[in-house]
Amino acid sequence: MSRLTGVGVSSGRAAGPIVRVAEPLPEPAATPSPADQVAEAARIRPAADTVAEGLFQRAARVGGDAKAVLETTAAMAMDPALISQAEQLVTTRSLPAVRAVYEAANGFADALRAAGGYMAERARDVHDVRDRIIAEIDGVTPPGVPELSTPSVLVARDLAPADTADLDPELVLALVTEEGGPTSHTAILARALGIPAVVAVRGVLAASGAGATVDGDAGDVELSETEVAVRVAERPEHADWNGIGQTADGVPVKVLANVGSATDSTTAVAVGAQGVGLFRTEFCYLGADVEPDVATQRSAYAEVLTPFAGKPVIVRTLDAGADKPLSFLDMGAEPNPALGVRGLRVAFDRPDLLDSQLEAIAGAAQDSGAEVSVMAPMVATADEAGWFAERARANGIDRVGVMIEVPAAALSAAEILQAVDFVSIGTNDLAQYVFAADRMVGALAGLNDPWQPALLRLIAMVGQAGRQVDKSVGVCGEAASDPHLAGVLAGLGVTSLSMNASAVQAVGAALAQHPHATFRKAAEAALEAPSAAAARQTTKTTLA
Ligand SMILES: C=C(OP(=O)(O)O)C(=O)O
Ligand SMILES: [Mg+2]
Repeated sequence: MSRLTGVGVSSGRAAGPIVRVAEPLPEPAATPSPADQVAEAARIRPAADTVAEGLFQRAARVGGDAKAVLETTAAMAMDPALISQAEQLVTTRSLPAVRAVYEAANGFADALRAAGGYMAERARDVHDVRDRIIAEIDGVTPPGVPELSTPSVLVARDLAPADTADLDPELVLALVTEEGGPTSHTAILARALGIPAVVAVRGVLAASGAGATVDGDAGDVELSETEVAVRVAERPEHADWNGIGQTADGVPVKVLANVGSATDSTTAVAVGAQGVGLFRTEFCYLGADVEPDVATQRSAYAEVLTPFAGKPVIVRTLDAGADKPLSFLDMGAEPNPALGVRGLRVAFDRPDLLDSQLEAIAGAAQDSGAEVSVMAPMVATADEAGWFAERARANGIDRVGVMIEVPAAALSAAEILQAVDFVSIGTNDLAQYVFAADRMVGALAGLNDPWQPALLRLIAMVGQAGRQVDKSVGVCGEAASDPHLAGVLAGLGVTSLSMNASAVQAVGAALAQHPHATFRKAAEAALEAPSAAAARQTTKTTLA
């Protein structure tokens, strides 16, 4: 028996035999050059079509978010830009088809990674599509979750959205991954499906074991050399959510979605999100060699806003700079990109960039009929918040807020709320800066755990500042997507929660289960907990 520890990201305790998810394929060689380049290039499109077809077939068997995730991955496999770039690599550089797909997909993934934050996490999806197409060309088993016939604990390096989307909670007892963090797709979907999960378990791939006992609250994984009897986690019965974000005694807590594209918006509307708490506008600038003009931005934003006509949408202005470089904006190299000129700081040097974006957002608000507010990322002081609010209002946007994702901003929430109409806490970055722990480094996932009491204490300060002036305090980091933590956040004074669409129903239902006073009690206990695991555990007991 051996015991490993990681970060518990989805609650519950389960046990059973281990099934290991196949590792990614090895890097394909750049040789030998094909004898017939045209014939070699012609192998790519049918393979991509077959992969897409398989994903569409899986999508047809499921509903809701799983369907959307599988359809999005299928669309990525058929992306004409990806395919034609791979075909060109065969004809211009005489690469074997598998190598060409590998290089073309990596180029796309690198662009996403350079965009940083949320976009960087999507690079994983491109690698998934890449490996599926390569496996199809080579006629080998694609990496990913094998077909399960008996209840099992899945052990993987990490899981792609297409792997997790149609996991059957009856057959998957628990998930354990060597990599990934609390904001990874695995974590979000595991919570939505009610499957216990522990991520960032270093050494689990190398460790031997036939069975495992997984504790998704404590983050413990016990490996056993012999078979382990199947134990299914108790799943809380989620009443169907009625679409109104409120506690059992009617205290409103809006349940909103995070979106980055028109597809995200359509999915979010389908699951009943009451609006958008975070629209990441970075996508509009990705890979652009020149700044997109106001008309281009306006129509791109309007597409994302239109599904939410008549509903509240918070549009976040460009969160770029430093580790998210824009090719038309040379900010120079920085020794500490995460602490550099990023988010709103870019606009201090280039206010014209912000003004154009605000003008486009105001136009898109008119075109779409959505009730649009704007907010700025990476704000550190009340002066900065005031500067942004003035510019937004001058551009015709009346409701203005800022993100609280820098510890200084949390400590100055009362002053910041004098300057703006609302704040929204970005727990992904706030955790990174509070713990001085890069959010992209798997080894530090334990510090970036949103249940860390030190992070909760900062959120409580912001909640209290909001209550004092009766202004709204949202959370739009991934913390909001955890149904148990959602109740704690409400108890800390948070008035809206914004999350990945896959979590909307579970969070809405969880809020409706208890009166606000119970969430306050849970929040008080979590604030005093000595560790993230203890905060999770005490909340589970209070909200049982
Ligand atoms: C919501 C957040 O913004 P992003 O993940 O885009 O940095 C956050 O930091 O919590
Ligand atoms: Mg952020």
